[in-house]
Amino acid sequence: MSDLISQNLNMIFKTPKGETVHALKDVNFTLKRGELLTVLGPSGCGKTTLLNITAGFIRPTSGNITLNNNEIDGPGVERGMVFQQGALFEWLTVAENVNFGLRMKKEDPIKTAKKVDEWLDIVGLQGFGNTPTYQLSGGMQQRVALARCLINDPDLILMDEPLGALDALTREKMQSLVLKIWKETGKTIILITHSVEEALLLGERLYVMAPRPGRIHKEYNLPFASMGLKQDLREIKKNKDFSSKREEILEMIWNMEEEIMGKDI
Ligand SMILES: Nc1ncnc2c1ncn2[C@@H]1O[C@H](COP(=O)(O)OP(=O)(O)OP(=O)(O)O)[C@@H](O)[C@H]1O
Repeated sequence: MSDLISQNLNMIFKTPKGETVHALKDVNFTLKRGELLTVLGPSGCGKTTLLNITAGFIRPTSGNITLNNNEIDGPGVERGMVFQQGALFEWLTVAENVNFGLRMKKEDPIKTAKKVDEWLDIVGLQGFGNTPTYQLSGGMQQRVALARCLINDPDLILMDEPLGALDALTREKMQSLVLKIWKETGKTIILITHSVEEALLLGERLYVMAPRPGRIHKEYNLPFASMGLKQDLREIKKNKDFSSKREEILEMIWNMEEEIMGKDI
């Protein structure tokens, strides 16, 4: 079984002032192999905490999370991360960034070079292998980050706002790339975003989380990611069902934020 299973996950932080923050309360879900889950919610609802526990960076206060029946108790090669930005080695070339994991594992250099070429091709960076990473645009850097993660063939890919720092047009292109990679690799993906449109477009499943305590508030099963494999994403945004879900979720998050603020905004 290659499912990711979260059972009664709770995370309680203590702040330096001695206050407790219930960042996650009784989070239960099963993600099947090959599913693409997007997670959305107002600031502080526990999205990054959930991802950090799944990555094995932090341990939950109670409950557990398993991947392929193995409890996650630390970082592991079967889980790959893609962050918003800044996680590349800027002084290395594109190829040196992408092959980093395989070099650490002392894989055969010829096979590794072939794999690097294949992945640069998939992410649209053919011919950029020798380019220093600092010379790349933000969108190109995120393509490198995707290739660097995928070349290690993880079972689960965790993405924390991977497209959040990009301009609108580049972001749209990268959304199509994420869908293409999902289709071509069949990987299980969890993607956190602050964008309602992005969560709807990319998630075949979508969790809207609520804060205080952080929890799964509502789950959607959506057709748009599958549609996006065949159709222009802009066309999908014109879909009536898409618009009504967008409005519904925007209002849901707006209401949560009003509640947090304790007043009209
Ligand atoms: N190490 C920590 N110590 C104390 N409190 C923490 C810690 N990490 C997170 N928190 C708190 O836990 C709650 C959830 O934080 P988290 O970063 O997971 O939310 P988020 O939904 O990812 O927010 P954002 O969208 O702003 O990134 C917040 O109230 C946050 O302040």
